[in-house]
Amino acid sequence: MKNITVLGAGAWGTAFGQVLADAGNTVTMWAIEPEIVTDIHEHHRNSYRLPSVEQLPANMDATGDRAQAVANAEIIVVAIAAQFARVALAEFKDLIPSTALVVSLMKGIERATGKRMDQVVRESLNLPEERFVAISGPNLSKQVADRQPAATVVGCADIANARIVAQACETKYFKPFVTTDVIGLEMCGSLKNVVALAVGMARGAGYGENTAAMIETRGLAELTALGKAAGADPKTFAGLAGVGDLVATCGSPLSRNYTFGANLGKGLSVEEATKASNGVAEGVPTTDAVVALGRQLGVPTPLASAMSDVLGKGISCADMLGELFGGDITEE
Ligand SMILES: NC(=O)C1=CN([C@@H]2O[C@H](COP(=O)(O)OP(=O)(O)OC[C@H]3O[C@@H](n4cnc5c(N)ncnc54)[C@H](OP(=O)(O)O)[C@@H]3O)[C@@H](O)[C@H]2O)C=CC1
Ligand SMILES: O=C(CO)COP(=O)(O)O
Repeated sequence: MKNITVLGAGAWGTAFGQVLADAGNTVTMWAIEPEIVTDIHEHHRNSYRLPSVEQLPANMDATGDRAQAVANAEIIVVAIAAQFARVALAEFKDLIPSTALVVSLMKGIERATGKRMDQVVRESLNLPEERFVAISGPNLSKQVADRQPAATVVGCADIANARIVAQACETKYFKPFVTTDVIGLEMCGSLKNVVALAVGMARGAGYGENTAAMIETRGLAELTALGKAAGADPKTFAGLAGVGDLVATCGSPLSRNYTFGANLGKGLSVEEATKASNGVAEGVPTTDAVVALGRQLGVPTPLASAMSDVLGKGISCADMLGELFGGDITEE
């Protein structure tokens, strides 16, 4: 049993904190919002970000003090909106214990730099490769918080450290697998959000299963090609973090990315969909980063490019799908 600190008490940070507490660890949540800290510390609730849970476990507490949050942590989990990870982690750089493993739950690419979260976290904390761990899989936070059976993938360049983190988050309802393919996990988690935006948009516009399946399958091909070019193991894309997370995210109104897309499909503007969003839709800032990464790696990204035109130029769902079709007949 370990001392584990979670930075960021959003929906997934809190739900994963509960998993860690259920696994028997002592869990400290750190949040930037004082009212969230008070809610967890005094009422064992996070009514702001995870209202469906009435009572968080007793071995889960919260603090707003950065030094106190991480002083005794053996594992530090980062669950902050991806675009803010670098600025938030800078404050922890000189505070984290030199032996602690640092785990990222984030699924996004930094728009300003085109960097994956493994790169952002390691740069921000000056962290060696073997102490960075990524977790990614089909893990809609509300369902995990309801303790419905789910599985995930824990990745680290040092498989022994992946196993340590996997052991720390294994419960009767939460099953972790391990891998060394950190890049694959990062690419799957980030890119499936862009696909979920497109599927949500098509569903919101009233299209059915054939259209959704087309976008998901072509999206999987796109994220596999880009991931391979970035150095990922192609097998990862067929696993829980790839196909698994695409199925969960593209099929559920619980997904913020799917819902954001659905609202666009129903005719809301990007601003209106942003206002209506219940938490961060990482696919929105990640879309342009994927297009840029595709250019840099020489990999075509028709789906991300079409979604970029939706978000930046306001093209319609029909035009977005038209861009996906392209003009030429090609091999699948
Ligand atoms: N929800 C889910 O089902 C899943 C989410 N993920 C990923 O996990 C990550 C977090 O998601 P989730 O918890 O659901 O998102 P939420 O939108 O619920 O929460 C985002 C978190 O980021 C914090 N944050 C934002 N800006 C800053 C900042 N400048 N400094 C410190 N903290 C900041 C927020 O703090 P505050 O509350 O104070 O604003 C909040 O804790 C995302 O990358 C997401 O893709 C992965 C798997 C499942
Ligand atoms: O990553 C997720 C499920 O695995 C959650 O997706 P959203 O961020 O779209 O809610």
